[in-house]
Amino acid sequence: MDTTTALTADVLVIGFGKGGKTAAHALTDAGKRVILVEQSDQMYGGTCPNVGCVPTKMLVHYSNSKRLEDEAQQFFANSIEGVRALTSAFRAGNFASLDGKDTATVITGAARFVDEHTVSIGEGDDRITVTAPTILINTGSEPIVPDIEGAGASAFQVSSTDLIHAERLPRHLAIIGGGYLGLEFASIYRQFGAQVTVLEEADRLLAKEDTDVAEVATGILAGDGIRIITGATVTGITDTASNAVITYVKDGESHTVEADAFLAATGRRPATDSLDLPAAGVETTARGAVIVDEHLRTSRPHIFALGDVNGGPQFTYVSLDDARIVIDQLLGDGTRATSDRVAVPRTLFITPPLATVGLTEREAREQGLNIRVARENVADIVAMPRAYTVEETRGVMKFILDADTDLILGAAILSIDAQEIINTVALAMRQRVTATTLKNAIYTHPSSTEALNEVLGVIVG
Ligand SMILES: Cc1cc2nc3c(=O)[nH]c(=O)nc-3n(C[C@H](O)[C@H](O)[C@H](O)COP(=O)(O)OP(=O)(O)OC[C@H]3O[C@@H](n4cnc5c(N)ncnc54)[C@H](O)[C@@H]3O)c2cc1C
Ligand SMILES: NC(=O)c1ccc[n+]([C@@H]2O[C@H](COP(=O)([O-])OP(=O)(O)OC[C@H]3O[C@@H](n4cnc5c(N)ncnc54)[C@H](O)[C@@H]3O)[C@@H](O)[C@H]2O)c1
Repeated sequence: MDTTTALTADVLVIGFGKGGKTAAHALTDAGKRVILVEQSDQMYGGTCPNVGCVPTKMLVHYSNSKRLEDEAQQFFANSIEGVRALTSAFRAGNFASLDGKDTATVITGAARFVDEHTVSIGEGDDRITVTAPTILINTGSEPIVPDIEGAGASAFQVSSTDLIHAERLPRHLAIIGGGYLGLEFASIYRQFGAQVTVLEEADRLLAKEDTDVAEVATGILAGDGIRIITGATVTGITDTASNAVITYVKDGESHTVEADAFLAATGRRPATDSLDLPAAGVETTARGAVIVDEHLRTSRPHIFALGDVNGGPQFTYVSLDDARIVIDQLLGDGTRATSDRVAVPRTLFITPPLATVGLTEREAREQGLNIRVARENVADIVAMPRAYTVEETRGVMKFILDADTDLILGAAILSIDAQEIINTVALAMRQRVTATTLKNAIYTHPSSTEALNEVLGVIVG
């Protein structure tokens, strides 16, 4: 006897990420019956509030509050407790706010496609199928596991999620990969008091940024005691009783680093393996990203893909903007598109943070643009006493300006509050506000934004 429970909905959402939940709320509010399927009861709300942005930024905050007299292990354990309390509150809130709606249901279990309108969740007597005319895929991304001999068998390998929930501060954390995730954990764990080594295969950190900006950021990280080894190819990992021995080659010579925890932070790839997309006829790239058009429709036009899973930039606010596009397709006039995006900023939450938007100086020169460069070290910005009032004067601000139009082409802000300042700069870029207007605007005092009053006039090239 078939005991499968067969459910139907107007819209099925697979994955409780930022894009999926935002669309689910809007669609239920518009009277649609929505079923959202999330594989884990520890992931209601998705990566960001559970194991991504929110807990890591809380760890940045805690680690920066550590005083010399605080005992490292106890301080770390208390911080992890604080993170757990916040993430579990956010998780519960995410579940209740959606599942509590009359026309929304959250099902916990991994979904896989049966055909282009139906997914299956669970096995045997617990099996549920959900059939819907419209389906949103929002399954996020998962870490790329580098093919390093011995890594998988090592007892000392940790994931970013392990580091967010760790019981014990490692003595020495080695991080393979110095990108967003690697550098944020390096900065956090160093501030908590662990020894930290970063092994990056590129010749320098932050290779996409201008050399002068990357050098200041690297100097700050190194000055905080993080050992940075660039141009390193990790060739193998073996365990002793108490450590992983990581072998790497640099400049043709073999070296080792010993650490009681190591994290592979070498990128994340779209999470599509478990979905059986061929059963629905949904096409993917070689990297497993769901192929979408600028309205986020897949090769099956009634199926959309939002967030990390579609291979776009891996940021929560991009997933949110994906939701706006899909909502516009399903409830609006259908004009909004990914091609509308201009000046999307990014922030790397090291201490102080590095926020960037638009072109670098190198990119602008490669494009043959007629540019002016404004640049000043944070410690020298007289108009920004806030840096001194909070005792964080490290960093640099750099702006790439169009010499013909006075528009801002790009910015790199390595400074206290950079994650806030960059949003004003990005808005100015989108709205075509000139550098002179931004320079002469009135800002509150003492704030970090008022640095714009000065730096935009410090033309260096
Ligand atoms: C440590 C870390 C720190 C980060 N920090 C930042 C930051 O500061 N700022 C920022 O903007 N971005 C940050 N990011 C990136 C950001 O978290 C992601 O870009 C964003 O969360 C992606 O959201 P999403 O909507 O694509 O899906 P996700 O939020 O990843 O949600 C996908 C959900 O789908 C579920 N799922 C997967 N497969 C199935 C299936 N078959 N059936 C049912 N459910 C399934 C997963 O369990 C998950 O809950 C960080 C990421 C990490 C890992
Ligand atoms: N603040 C934020 O917004 C934030 C924070 C964390 C993560 N994220 C998102 O998560 C994504 C994944 O982060 P990530 O840091 O894992 O990826 P990433 O692509 O940012 O960086 C990966 C780094 O690993 C290096 N690398 C790759 N293979 C290597 C190897 N075998 N040995 C040594 N180095 C190697 C690369 O050169 C690169 O510098 C990011 O792209 C970002 O979009 C965002």
